[in-house]
Amino acid sequence: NACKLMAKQKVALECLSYHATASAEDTNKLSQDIIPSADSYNLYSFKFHDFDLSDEDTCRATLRMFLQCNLVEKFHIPYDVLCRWILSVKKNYRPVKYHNWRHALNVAQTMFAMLKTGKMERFMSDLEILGLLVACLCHDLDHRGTNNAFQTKTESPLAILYSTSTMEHHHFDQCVMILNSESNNIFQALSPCDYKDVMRVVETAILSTDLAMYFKKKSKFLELVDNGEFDWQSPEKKELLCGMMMTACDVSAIAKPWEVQHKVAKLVADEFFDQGDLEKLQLNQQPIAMMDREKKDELPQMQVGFIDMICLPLYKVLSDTFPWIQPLYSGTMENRQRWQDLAEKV
Ligand SMILES: CCCOc1ccc(S(=O)(=O)N2CCN(C)CC2)cc1-c1nc(CC)cc(=O)[nH]1
Ligand SMILES: [Zn+2]
Repeated sequence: NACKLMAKQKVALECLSYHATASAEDTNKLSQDIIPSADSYNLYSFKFHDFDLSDEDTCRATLRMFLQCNLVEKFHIPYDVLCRWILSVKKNYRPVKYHNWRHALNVAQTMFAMLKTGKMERFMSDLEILGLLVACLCHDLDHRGTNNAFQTKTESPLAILYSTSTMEHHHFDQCVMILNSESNNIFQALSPCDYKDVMRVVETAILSTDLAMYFKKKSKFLELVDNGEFDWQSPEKKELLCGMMMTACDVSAIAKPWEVQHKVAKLVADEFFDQGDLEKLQLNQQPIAMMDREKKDELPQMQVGFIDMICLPLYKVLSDTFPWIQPLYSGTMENRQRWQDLAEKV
């Protein structure tokens, strides 16, 4: 009957989450580790990259960010639960070329740098800081290297579950699955009210990483800035600001030193081209230029378009209000020149 079916599904889900979470061995190892300083990982810098970090280093760097924000003390997060949760999050990223664990770490580090070096933490409550870091680390969980349009075109189960912001809803689902797994709930000590509030921050932050939603958000945000709004404390203004910060972190590879941006852009392109190949072979469809490896010569020009259409307007409006994140704007301008030079060469 329905009851038994529900019970079976619940058991199946628990079994699934058991296999998707960190092992006791890995958890114990990480919880015994010495955690190097934030400076030794260059965590305060907008020029941070993960190329020289081992997988163990990425977990220690993540722990260091939580410790630096005093989140373990403030929210009584048991240290072994935090270690297990970080390892479970890392385990639930697939080894795709770009939307993998390393991307999530880089996005979280940019959020950390915006809060600390960018001095934005003064506008955020401790709960929002906790929610934003967690959202960054979880925002692309279980990404398959294909975008929302591809889910719809292939009528994937995810697109049947969620017709809009398909992948972003799935990323949030995965985040909830991990938190609901045995001894992985870093929010376990929060009051019911704080739990509800932090989950709301995490959900809106993850859903706001759908670039299709960005354009809507940007015009609303510009309106507020033009009206000289500076009290970011009203709930809907705060949600809007958190959404803009999430996009700023999500695309922040565009602002990194040229050597880093160039390497990361290749990872992005390779993942896009893999989807284009799937669309040609599996769907017998012509992919959009961005995903067509036959049009890789157009890549520099596309990057200039990406910078002009999405990145610069975003970093401009944010750095007008929060001047200490200006390095994201100037880093992007420098890369614009590099991509422009390459576009003119072809
Ligand atoms: C590097 C390979 C080419 O990469 C791009 C090509 C075109 C555009 S686009 O702004 O014109 N636009 C975006 C919205 N789509 C729906 C339509 C196309 C963006 C990128 C790009 N995206 C990211 C975010 C994943 C990172 C990055 O570095 N570059
Ligand atoms: Zn992302």
